[in-house]
Order: sequence, then C-alpha cells, then structure tokens
Amino acid sequence: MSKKRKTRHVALDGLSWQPVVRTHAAGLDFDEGLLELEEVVGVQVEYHQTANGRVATFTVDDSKDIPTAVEKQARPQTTIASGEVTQTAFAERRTITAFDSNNLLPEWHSFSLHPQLYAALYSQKFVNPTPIQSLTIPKALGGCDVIGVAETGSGKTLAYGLPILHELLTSATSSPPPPKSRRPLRALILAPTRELALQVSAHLNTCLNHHDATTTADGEPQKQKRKTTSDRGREGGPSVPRSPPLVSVAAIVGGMSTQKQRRILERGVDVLVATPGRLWDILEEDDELAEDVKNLRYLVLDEADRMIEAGHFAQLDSILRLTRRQFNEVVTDPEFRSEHQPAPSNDASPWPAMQTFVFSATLSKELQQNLKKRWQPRGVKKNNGPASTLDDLLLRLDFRDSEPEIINISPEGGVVSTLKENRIECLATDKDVHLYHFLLRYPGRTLVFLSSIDGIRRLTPLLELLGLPTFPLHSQLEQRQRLKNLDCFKSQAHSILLATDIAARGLDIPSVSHVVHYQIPRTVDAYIHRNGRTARAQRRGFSLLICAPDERRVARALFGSLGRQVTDVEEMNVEHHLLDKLKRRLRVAKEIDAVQHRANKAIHEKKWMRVTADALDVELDSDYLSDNGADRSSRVRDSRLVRLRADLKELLSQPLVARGVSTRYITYGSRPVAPAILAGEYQEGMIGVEKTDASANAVPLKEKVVTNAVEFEEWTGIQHCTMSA
Ligand SMILES: Nc1ncnc2c1ncn2[C@@H]1O[C@H](COP(=O)(O)OP(=O)(O)OP(=O)(O)O)[C@@H](O)[C@H]1O
Repeated sequence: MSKKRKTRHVALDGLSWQPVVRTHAAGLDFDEGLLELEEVVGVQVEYHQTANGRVATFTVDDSKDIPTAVEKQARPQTTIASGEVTQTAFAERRTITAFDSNNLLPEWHSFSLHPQLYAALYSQKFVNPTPIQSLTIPKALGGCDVIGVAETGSGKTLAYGLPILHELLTSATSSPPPPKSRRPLRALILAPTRELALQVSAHLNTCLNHHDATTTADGEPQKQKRKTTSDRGREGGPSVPRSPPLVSVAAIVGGMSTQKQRRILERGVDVLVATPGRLWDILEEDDELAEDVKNLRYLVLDEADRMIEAGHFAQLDSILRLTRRQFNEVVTDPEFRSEHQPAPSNDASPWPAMQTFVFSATLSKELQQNLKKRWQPRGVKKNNGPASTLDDLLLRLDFRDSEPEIINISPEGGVVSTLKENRIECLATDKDVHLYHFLLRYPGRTLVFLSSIDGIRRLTPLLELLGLPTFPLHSQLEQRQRLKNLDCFKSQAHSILLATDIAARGLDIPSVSHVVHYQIPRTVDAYIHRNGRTARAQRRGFSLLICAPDERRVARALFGSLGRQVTDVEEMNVEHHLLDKLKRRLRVAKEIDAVQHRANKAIHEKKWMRVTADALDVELDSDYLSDNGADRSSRVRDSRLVRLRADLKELLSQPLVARGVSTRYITYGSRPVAPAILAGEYQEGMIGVEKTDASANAVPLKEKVVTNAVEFEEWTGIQHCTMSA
C-alpha cells in the first residue's frame, strides 16, 4: 500500500531557495546573462494554462522533509549570505590562517593583510601591488578617508577593496557574528552601472573565495582543482555544507528579480555593491537596511563622477544623507524621512567611525582641492537643499576624517603609457568603410564606441551580414541581453562590441585589443574612460579616433582640454586601394538589411492589425485577409533577398589584394607572394597585406606634416573653440 503524500502550497518566497555555485574569474562571469542562479530542492513545479497565460504552482513534498525558508530561519546556524555563498562556505572550511607573505609576496608583506587575501593575491599572480594600491592601502588601513585618482585599469577596485576585506575578515575571525541575527551591513560600494557593480562584486568575491590554492601547514599555497557547477552536478548534488561565510559580498542592481534581491538581503550581507537607483528603491521598504546604512563602517563611491551622468543624482543624494552623522536636514523624499528618524549619532555604532573612499580615473583637480577644503566641524554644514552638481554632492560627503587623503597619480594628458592612439580623418559617409577596413585588417577584441543607440542598431546587422561576430550593448537592451552580449564578446578572441558610453566606465574585459571612437566622445572624461577599456593593468592597447570634418572642432577642443594637440596623434595608415572593394560589400549588405527591414515591418504591421482587430472585435477586410497582394510582394522581396545574398557571398569570397600583387602569378613577378602566404605573414583574407599590429601602422608625424601641409593647417588653424555638450 503506498503511503499518502502530504503536500502543502507555499508562496514563492517561502521556498528554501539556495544560491548555486558558479565559477569565478576576476571580471564578468555572467553565465550567458544570468545575474544569479538559485535552486530549490524537494519542490514539484506544475504548470497550468489559464486565461492569463501559464501559471506555475510550487508544491512542497513534505515526505522529503525539506525545510522552507521560514523554517530554515528559525534554525540556528543556517543563515546564508549572498549569491556566492556556497563557494564562500566552501572556502570557509579552508579558511587560511597563515601565509608566508615574507617569501611568497614580499612586495605585499608590509601591508600585513589577512592570510586569506594574500592567498587570493598569490593565486591570481598579483605579485606586486599597483602604484595606487601601494599608496592607498596603508592609508586606508590606518583609518584615513581616501580620494583616489589613478589611470584606468590601474587596480583601484582592490585599492579600496583589500582594506575593507582585511578588516572584515580579521574581525570575523576574531569574533564570529551571532548565529541567529541577520548580520549588519558593514560596507556599501556604490557604482554607476549594473555591469560595473556586478564586476566589483565578482572581483571582491574572488579574493574571498580563492579556489586555486589552498595552504599547506607552512602557509605555502598548493594548487587545487577548481570546483565548478557541473562538477558538483556530476557528484550528485550539493556536497558543500551550507555554513555561513566569514564575509559575504553581494550585488544589488536594476534588472534583477526583486524577490531574489530581498532573499539575498535577508540572508545578510557584509559588503553590498549597488547602483544607487535600485538601492534607494529597496531602502524605502527595508527599514533594517536603512538603519544599517546609517551605521556603515565603509562607504565607497566608485566612478563617482559618472554616477551623476547616469541620472542617479537624486537617489545618490538621498543615500548619502543617510550616512551623515546628524540627520537633521531636509531629505529628498519627506515621506521617507518621517519613517526613518535619525540614529542619534554614528558614535552609537559598534564600529569605529565610518571611512569614506571616493575613486575615479577622472576627478578634476579643482574638485579634489575643494573636497579637501570643504571639511567643517560637525553640525555647521550649510546648503542643505538637494545637491545639483557633482561638486555639490561630493562636498556634502560626510568625511569623518578632517584631512581626507588625496592620492592623485593620474597621468598627464590622461593617456596611459601603454596606450597607442591613432586617428583617421574621413568623410562622415566613409566612416563605415574605414571601420570595416580596420576590423578586417586588425582582428582582435575590438570595442567600438558610438554616441547613439540608432547608430548601433544600424551598424550591428551590417557587420553581422559581413561575417563579423558583432554584439550590441546599450541601455535599451534588456539587462539579461546586455550581460549575455558582454559574455559573448569576452569569450571570443575576435569579436566586436558596439557600445554606447554605458560601457565606457570601469568594465574590466580581458584583453580588449582595440578601442575605436566611431564618433568623437562628448567629454574629455568619456575619451579617457573609453580608452581605458584597453591597455589595462600595464598591458598594451590601441585606440583609434575616426573623425569627420564636422567633428574636427570638437576633437581639437577635446585634446586642448587634455593639454595636447590633435595633430600629436599619428594618422593611421589605410590601404586605400582596398576601400572600393569593401564599399561594394557594404553597399550590398545595406541593401539586404533594408529589404529585410521592410519585410519584418510588413509582417509586424499585419500581426498588429490582426491583434487590434481581435481586441476590438471587428472584422478585417477580406481583401486585407486574403494575403494575395502581400504574397506577391513578399515573393518579390524573397527572390531579391536571395539574389542579394548570393552577390554578397560572391563579394566576400573574393580575396582582397594589395596593390602591385598578381593573384595569377603568385610564385613570381614583381612581388611573389606565395612564400609569405605559406609563412603566414599576410593578414588572413588580404593577399599581399602584411600582418601587423594596429599600433605599428601609423603614418609618421613628420612625414604627414611635409606631405599634407594644407590638411595639417586645417587641423590646427582654428583656435579657442569650446567643447559642445
Ligand atoms: N596588483 C595587481 N597586479 C596585477 N593585476 C592587478 C592587480 N590589481 C588588480 N589587477 C587587475 O587589473 C585589472 C584592472 O583593475 P580594476 O578594474 O580594479 O582597475 P580600475 O583602476 O578600477 O579601472 P577603471 O578606472 O577602468 O575602472 C583587473 O583585471 C584586476 O584583476
């Protein structure tokens, strides 16, 4: 006789969701666009078709004695923090208590960091601290507030991250948090974009969950195979005991399920990385978190200047007000204020006073000086209305330190020493062909910046039709798609990301070989940050500015603001004789795209008419429904498409041949090319075109001045122009 199963229905949030282990590497690992993965065990999911669509019912199988989240919370020792927790719990069992930094990481030894962090640095082969890390870490560990300005890709995340993790790890090791209560938030890191927030969270988690090495008795790291989600699956389900991590880091960003976010916060988080908009939404509902923010130990503004541009101003202002010692000012949202009366003073916090870190690659000197001067004793601050500029906002930061340390090691002229800049001047209508030529001539991971989303929408299908692996990134894409595209871009050695300035800040994508400014950036900061996606961490990088005549004034002003002249930037050598062939390919690709676009539009219109007619309960004209005319035109379109595609295929199959090279007699003649083809010295698909690095193919400046004196004059002739916004 079968035993009757006991079932009960519970709400989605009442289930015992558990974060799933995912592989880590420093940087973005978004699993094809998944922000966070959770699993639930012992629950049957049934789908029912209803008038409102498909509905899922979750039925807990009690025979398996699976606790719900509510039951779990009632048990001691089961609070789990952050999406990365199972890994963290796993690492915790191997918490490192000793590390021979004196011998293994001598350059880091004087910082006396927590052994866990040393082991993580060692396993990532970060043998030397970067300059900003060397200067910042001792100050931060000594309790100073720090304003750090250093070039892009110089390791600013760990400059503020290591001191925070060090203190949290040290205090967690000496006095573990009480098991039952939700652990209070200790550090808040605010970042302007979702991608950057997720990246910072992943970067810090890598330092906590170091998987590649474990220590032997003498503290010597020893290689160990990293566990992956699939390994775990093969082993037959979760094998890791789910104990709380020592320190948990989580990210809260827009575009992520709010239910998941609530669960993450309920489990308790030590370090929260967030975008201001989503964090403020949560703070308005979560009193406990708002209370935590008032008693923070660390506050970090990463890429503070961009936060203003990203339209987070009001929310950022409101969050910063919560962190101030005396809550006696007008809050942006009065309703919120009445609910959240101030904690009397930060002195009540069990932690020492809050430390504030402000980091960016671009904070004006003037602002840095103002920040230093602006400190006033508690309670005498003026100007309590809502902040309206970055200056205004940062001047209201409540540094507890009367002398915040300003560490500015940004390079003169804003250019990283390992970056090579080139430019191409051409008509606006020739930008496409120059971009196409560059992408073929210098394959690699290329990030192309455009000023408008329309431009990205136009170029993406063209480059795809031309056979180039192209991915778009802009704010009108769904978050999941944004992360997926980033993942695709970074997983292929030869790929192209067409992006707006949403990708200009902070993103640490491994080995971006080229940055192309398809349109001139609107600000100097944007130019610096765009360039900063390549030439990171002392690697070499290349940036190309494609400039049309009507952009020259802006270019001149931009370089003027950097204390340079645009003519200091070498012109790129272009194989002009190849451009005609490339233009032909582009023309056909554009035609295909236009025909396809018309076809899609017709289909959509028809569909829309049908849905609208159904909704209004009206009958469509029989002529309209008969499809005869439409069929005819779609047949014409289809056959045109077939023809055009065949033309493009033919054009793409024709090799691009350098001037003076005969493809009929490749073994002899004035330039026999066969030996070089066999030796792989030519660029693929380009016969007779030498394989070179983009940075090695510029027209030397002197030569340019002599041969093109008129053009040179045009670039320098007009003085005193101003940047347009
Ligand atoms: N000490 C180190 N040694 C070697 N590599 C490091 C070190 N510290 C950080 N890195 C690596 O350098 C890269 C850039 O670091 P990070 O993203 O923190 O730079 P950043 O200064 O914040 O850049 P941006 O201004 O563009 O945001 C990362 O891939 C990081 O893993």
